[in-house]
Amino acid sequence: MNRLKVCVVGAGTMGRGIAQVFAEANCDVLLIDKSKEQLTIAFQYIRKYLSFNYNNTEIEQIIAHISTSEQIDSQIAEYSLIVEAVPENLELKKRIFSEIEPLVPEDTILATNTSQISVTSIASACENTGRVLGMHFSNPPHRMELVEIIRGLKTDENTVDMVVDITKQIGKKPYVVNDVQGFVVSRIAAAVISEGIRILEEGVCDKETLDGIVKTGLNHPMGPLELVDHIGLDIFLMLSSDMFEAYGERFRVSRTLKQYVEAGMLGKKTGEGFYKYA
Ligand SMILES: NC(=O)c1ccc[n+]([C@@H]2O[C@H](COP(=O)([O-])OP(=O)(O)OC[C@H]3O[C@@H](n4cnc5c(N)ncnc54)[C@H](O)[C@@H]3O)[C@@H](O)[C@H]2O)c1
Repeated sequence: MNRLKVCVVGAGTMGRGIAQVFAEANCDVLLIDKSKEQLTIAFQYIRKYLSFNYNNTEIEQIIAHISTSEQIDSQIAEYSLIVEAVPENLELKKRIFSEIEPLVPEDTILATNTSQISVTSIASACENTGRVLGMHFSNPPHRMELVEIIRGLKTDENTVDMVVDITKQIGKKPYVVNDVQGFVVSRIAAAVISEGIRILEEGVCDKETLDGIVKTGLNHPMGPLELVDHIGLDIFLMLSSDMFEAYGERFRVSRTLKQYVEAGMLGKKTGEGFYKYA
């Protein structure tokens, strides 16, 4: 079988991890980012994460599978799977898909790594909507096994089957879901985190107790407040505002979350969220 050729658009937190996962699975990867600096940073991260599991020679062999570009152009025609991982913005994603589609053959699969935007809306930028679907890797992609496969309203079943197979081939676990706001994983995470913040607001217990209960009692690797610090409170505020719009009252954004974001307490990345980080 020919080696799979995958193009990843966006080399940020997710794109660089997705590129690493495909390169480790022996695929040829083209990593595109409009920012040269982001591409440089991407390789620093990829080398660091690979160094946990491989020796220097193996690292160089894996890295050799990844080429880069600062623009979307005709060379992407060689790649049979495109995974978009640019920021979470519908108009930007639609623009990227409408740029890509005319450059690739009819059977190229177009996937988005969106966390919660409607795959059907993103696909509407394309002529052939049957080849568009969601391929939602979890963060960090090199460690997390889940890939949520999102079937848009017009996604062909054949496209879904092919991406399920590819996901298994790269050692991940695919789960197929239909296209609703937040799919499954973001929706569940939003519910757990929001309820955790409310429990804290109500003074039921302190933050360490809350996180400890969830980790011990529900077997989650992180408590809700540790998790939101990891995601970034600003990102979570955006996500939960969209959930509120889609599902109403049960996703109303808490006062505490708004206040913390207003205060610039965004979690690990600013050194303080619900916890302090040195
Ligand atoms: N960060 C997470 O925990 C996480 C988890 C799952 C899914 N996602 C989703 O993955 C996607 C990417 O998120 P991220 O956290 O990696 O974002 P990010 O901001 O870290 O990276 C986005 C990258 O896209 C690049 N980019 C922007 N416009 C571009 C263009 N026109 N052409 C090429 N590159 C361009 C940026 O330079 C940046 O490097 C989003 O849809 C997000 O919702 C994020």
